[in-house]
This record gives sequence, structure tokens and C-alpha cells, in this order.
Amino acid sequence: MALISLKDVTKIYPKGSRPALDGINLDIERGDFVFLVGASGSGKTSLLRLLLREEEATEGEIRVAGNDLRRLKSRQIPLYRRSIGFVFQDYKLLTNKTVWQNVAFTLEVIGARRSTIKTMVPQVLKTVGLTGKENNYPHELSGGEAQRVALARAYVNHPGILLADEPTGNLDPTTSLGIMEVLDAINRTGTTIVMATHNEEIVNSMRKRVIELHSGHIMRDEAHGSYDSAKFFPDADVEAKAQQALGTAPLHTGNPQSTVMTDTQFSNEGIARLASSVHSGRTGRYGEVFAPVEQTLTWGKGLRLEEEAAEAERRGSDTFVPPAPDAPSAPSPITEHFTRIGKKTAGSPGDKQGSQGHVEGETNSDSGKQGKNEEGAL
Ligand SMILES: Nc1ncnc2c1ncn2[C@@H]1O[C@H](COP(=O)(O)OP(=O)(O)OP(=O)(O)O)[C@@H](O)[C@H]1O
Repeated sequence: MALISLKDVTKIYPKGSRPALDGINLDIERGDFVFLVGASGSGKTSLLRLLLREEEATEGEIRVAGNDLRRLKSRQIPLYRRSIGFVFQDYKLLTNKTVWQNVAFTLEVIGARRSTIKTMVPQVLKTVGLTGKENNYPHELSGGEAQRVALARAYVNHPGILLADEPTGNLDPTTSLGIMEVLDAINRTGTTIVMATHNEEIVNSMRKRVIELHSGHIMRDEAHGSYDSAKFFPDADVEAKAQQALGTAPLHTGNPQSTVMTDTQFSNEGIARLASSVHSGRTGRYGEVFAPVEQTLTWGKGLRLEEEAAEAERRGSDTFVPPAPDAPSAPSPITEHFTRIGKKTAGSPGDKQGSQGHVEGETNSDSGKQGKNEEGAL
């Protein structure tokens, strides 16, 4: 069964003049990287909000890791949300907490031990390139740094699914490239990513699955799509520079549909292609400040978080063991995650708010109860 499955899903907001989503049928498999594209108002954010269970479908069925979201009890929703990472265009960091505290908070709310937090937070901050910024507050960060904190926070407990709504919307091309590198690296660890975006350059370069919405309908669903097929490599010079930078044979032969590439090639070359495109100087005013692609392309080899955690465990320290979203034979990551959270949250201290600030006022004992209930229910 698909990790995420929507059947005949319609969303009509109380004051909506037309459905925000209309008869959506969609399967997203474990490990997919999906771009949601479409004009403003086409329904991208609504789809993400349904998946996050911030909104309920008016009609139809949504299943995530086999769980029918209609049947989630309201007390189970905070726990469900904590099993999913999400990032937004405007970061949504906790302004009164430092970088370290923002990331640690995600682990605190699931009841991770202090020693675990001490091990995991520096690892994930290193992973997103924020070592040295631990004590900075959000207002002391650049937009790119703030989004990296949001990614670190969304990823630190290794969710099976990460939802991203325009995560590069406020960022310049170079900074956006860095964010995409992080997302790509996270995806390589097995986390399924669904990202809404308007950024054609990113979509066209990455060649991931593209779902295009129009007035609440799916207009297009392509395995290795673009935002606008007419814009595939509009500039022969960009293509040439990409090949030069990569030292590779031509990646494409004109018509992308007829190009024979393996999935591995696609996933390995998406970020490199994006970097080459960004570094080509096509964007003009940003081009001059770019460092050579060889120096700035830091990702693409996968996050070392699990390896580092395993290493820490071998050394005998108290280690947070994340679920393994990409292991097909393992139990569903979300179910596994719920079970783990259920165990950890039972009677755990400090659980006052959802990992991204959604669960105001939840008490410690509530959280413990939810963990136990959830473990049985899911
Ligand atoms: N809370 C709401 N109440 C009423 N209508 C809403 C609400 N949220 C969204 N809509 C409407 O639903 C439709 C889809 O909106 P949605 O935000 O999902 O689009 P989008 O593709 O994410 O747009 P954008 O790219 O501008 O973020 C729009 O017509 C919007 O006006």
C-alpha cells in the first residue's frame, strides 16, 4: 500500500465559493520526492494541510501509513502531527528560543532523554551547516539559516514524511540551492518529501515527481516532471555548463520524455544540475557572488545522522534511534514512530506543545496518556 493515499478527496472551506480540492486521487510511495506545483489558489497548501490533519477532507479518504485520517481521534492528532516533519516559507521558529533550543524542543516534546538531546542536536545542526550558531536567536539569523533551523527541527527525530510549503519562497537562488541540498539529503535517508513550490528552476533541475494542480484538480502527474515542459533546459548554454561542471556525458537529448536515465541517475544528478543552473549566472545579479560549484555542492551523499547515532551508540552513549523510513520490510515508519513515541512519552516531562508549536496547552500527563492510547490504536 502507498505511504500516502488519497481517494476522491474534496475540500470545501466553509466560506469557499468553490472546492479548494476537487476529487483528488493520489498515491505517494515511501521514499518519493514529490513537487506540488500550480498557480496561486490551485490547492497546494490545502493538500498539505489535509495531510497534516490541520484540516479535514469534506469528502473522500486519506490514508497515511495505512491510518485513515478521518478516524484519528482529536487527542491522537497532536501525536500524529509529531510523526510528520513540516517546514513553511516563513520558518515558524520559536522566537524566544535559540537555535539549539528550537531543535531540542522537537525532541523534548517526544520525551527524549537529556543525554539523547545532547547527542542529536549538534549532529543535526552540523548536518544542516549551522554549527557555531547554536546560541543565536531567530532574529539573528539570515533567511537561509532560519530555514535550515526549521529543517533541522523537522528532521531531528527522522520523520517518515516531511511536508514543505514553499520552503525556498523567501530565499535567493544560492540559498535556495542550499535548502534543496538539505531536502535532497533528507530524502536519501528514506524520508518521503512532499514540497509545494512555485520555483521552476528547482523543479526543472531536480526532475522529481511533479503533481500539478489547477483549481483543485490534478492536471498532471509525472515521474520526472518539470513545472512547465516548454521550459526544459531553455538555455543550451546552461546545459553545456552543467555538463562541463559535472564532467559528464550529456544528461539529456532534447525531449526529456525520450531520455533514458535510471532513477539513481536522476536522484544523483538533480542537485548537481540545480547547482550548475544556479551557478551558470543565468540569474544575473546573483551570479557574480557564487563560489565554484565544486566548493558549494556539499550535499548529495546522504545524511550521516544514522551512522553517527550508531557510532555514538557503539561508544556507549545514550542514543536516539530513529525509525528507518526506507526499509521496505520494516513496520510502517509512522506506526513504528508512534509506538516509539508512545513509549517515550508515557510519563515524560516537558511535553507542553507540539514540535512545531501546534499543540498549545497539552499537559505532561495528557501526552503520556496519548502515547499509550496511540500505541494501541495505531
Ligand atoms: N481557510 C480558508 N477558507 C476559505 N477558503 C480558503 C481557505 N484556505 C484556502 N482557501 C481557498 O482555497 C483555494 C486553494 O487555496 P490554497 O491555499 O490551497 O492554494 P495554493 O495553491 O496553496 O496557493 P498559493 O500558491 O497562493 O499558496 C483558494 O481559492 C483559497 O482562496
